[in-house]
Amino acid sequence: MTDHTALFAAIDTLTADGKLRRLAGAFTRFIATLGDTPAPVLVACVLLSELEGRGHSCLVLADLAGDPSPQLGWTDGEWSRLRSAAGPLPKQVKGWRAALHDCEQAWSVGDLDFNQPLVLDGERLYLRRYWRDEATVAASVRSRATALHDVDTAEVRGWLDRLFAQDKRGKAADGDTGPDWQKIACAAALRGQLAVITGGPGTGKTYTVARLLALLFAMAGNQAHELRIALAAPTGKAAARLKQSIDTALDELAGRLEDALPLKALAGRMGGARTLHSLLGARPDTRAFAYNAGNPLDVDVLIVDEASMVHLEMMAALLAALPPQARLILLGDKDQLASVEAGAVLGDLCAGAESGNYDAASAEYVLAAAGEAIPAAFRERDGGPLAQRTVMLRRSRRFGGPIGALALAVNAGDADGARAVLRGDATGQVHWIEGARPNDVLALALRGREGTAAGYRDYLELIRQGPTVAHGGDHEAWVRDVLRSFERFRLLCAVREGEWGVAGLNEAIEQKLEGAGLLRRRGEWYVGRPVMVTRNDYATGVYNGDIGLTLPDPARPGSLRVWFTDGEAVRSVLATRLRNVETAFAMTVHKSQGSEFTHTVMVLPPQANAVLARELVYTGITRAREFFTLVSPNAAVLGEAIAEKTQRASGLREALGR
Ligand SMILES: Nc1ncnc2c1ncn2[C@@H]1O[C@H](COP(=O)(O)OP(=O)(O)OP(=O)(O)O)[C@@H](O)[C@H]1O
Repeated sequence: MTDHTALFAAIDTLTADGKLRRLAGAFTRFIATLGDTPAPVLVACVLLSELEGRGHSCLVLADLAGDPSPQLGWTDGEWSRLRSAAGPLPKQVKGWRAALHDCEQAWSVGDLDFNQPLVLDGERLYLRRYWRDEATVAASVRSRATALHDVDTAEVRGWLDRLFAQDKRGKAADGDTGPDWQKIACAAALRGQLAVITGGPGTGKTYTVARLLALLFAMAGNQAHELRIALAAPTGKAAARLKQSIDTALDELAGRLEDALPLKALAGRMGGARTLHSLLGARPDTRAFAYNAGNPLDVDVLIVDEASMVHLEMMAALLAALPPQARLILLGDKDQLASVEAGAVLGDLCAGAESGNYDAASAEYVLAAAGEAIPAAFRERDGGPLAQRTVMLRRSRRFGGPIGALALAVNAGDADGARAVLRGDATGQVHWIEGARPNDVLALALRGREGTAAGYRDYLELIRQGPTVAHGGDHEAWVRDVLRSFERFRLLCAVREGEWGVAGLNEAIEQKLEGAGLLRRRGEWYVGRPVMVTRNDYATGVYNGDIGLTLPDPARPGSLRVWFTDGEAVRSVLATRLRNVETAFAMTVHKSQGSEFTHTVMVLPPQANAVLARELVYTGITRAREFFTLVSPNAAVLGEAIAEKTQRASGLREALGR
């Protein structure tokens, strides 16, 4: 057996320095126990496991042959330490491929498969699980993207003209001369087994999908009442928002289409929106779901919102459980942060969405079915089947002002533009505290800023007042008011640790609010404590990312319950029954996905770091409905973050193009 003592010592030092997660070393040691393993393979293993923990699905051999330190956020010295402990490493991709190919612990795709833990697919190295998930997603997306329905274009055209009748007037009025991408999205979705509808906030993704539902009902004729439609999203909050927006849009349509389509009755049969975990039948203590390829979901149409948050493993499980004849409609913003877990599925699916890449047949179909001509600029390249099923909505109805301009500049990597908006907004919708001190954040948390919703003071005042005559003795009405008030203001952090991170700020804010007499802490639980659930808990029915507020239990004086919004309703759990929660005055941008707040404050740390990238800044900004405040102790960090675009290693784009 080769002696790897020096290599493991280097791995341990890097782990102790926080450069590698513990699992990376443990996994590499496990591989070494399986047989005589050359040092280059162990180096590949440790980096593969580390990168997987950072959201990458695989290790690209070219990165290994070049310099992997930027991707890892390591200094040259750290990479040199590992390299010199390993002995000579291949200098070229060919050499790495050969080393991995010859190793018994790696299966080279195409060779005889012995279920080895590592998979070498072309010039990418995978942990087997991720390779399998990626292959499942690629195969399912490819087959769904190529399966086309026969469509009576004249009939579709008639319906789409009715469904979008009001918009023509609005469009002409605001001088938008481009095609109606919403209408195009409906037509494209109707034709295929898969539709991917992407767009920034307020571009009308739910507005469009409500019309698509009406169109599906209309085209199903007298079988419309048999259509089984399921709505889902990665978090409970996002699911509740999806249901609410679709209901509102369908209500409005039902009024207009009364004579032609019994939309109210049809929509009424749809049921609520669910989390993906609950839709698939997640079970405690196992990764397996009740619904899978052997026991498929009982649906004809599945609509999934906030698809950017769906990680690779979940997408693979979802696609496996979806019957082949069912339609899948994915909605999401491709520019938002990808899932915390490995994969960037929506980003990969939407790789060509910006430029459209529609073929002649699609253009012809869209013209006939939607009456919309796709401009030549979006037809320059034939992007293959998936491109024909993907539509990007390009016009935001909600984000016209400075918040929209800021989001656009950040997304385009234009740091100067972003700074100009932040510094030059006279309306007060966006504001930048440059060179901030911790006290600035605390003042915002207490009072908000002038002209905006008032920090956390408002909801705490409502709690102090208790139910009033306005609530007519209805305790739940008061709880709803308090929860709504809490949703008006939120502090988002880019990092967890330190004075400018979630942990430090939560503690400081609690103290500040207590000092102002707005709350009284007595141990862990106190009236007014906002909490975020950090782990799914099937026993109490609360899920990772759910946010609740601690209030007195009206039935049991002296005890506390945590109240959560559940669609239009509220529900509560005894505080002491909640095991995995953390205080949520400040939360990470990651955890804020799928939520919006009237006034969003985003706090950047004093130094740039690996997680601080363009997608994070964009996601933070787009959580703001009316007001956005950026707080940064070091103004330069904004530009550094905007310059950094996250690239997650994955083979999905290539596999989808095959
Ligand atoms: N074509 C349209 N004509 C008129 N109003 C529209 C149109 N499209 C969208 N809207 C309105 O714009 C607002 C935003 O639309 P919607 O909520 O569907 O966007 P979204 O892309 O789902 O946003 P997000 O998911 O970020 O909340 C809604 O009030 C909706 O009614």
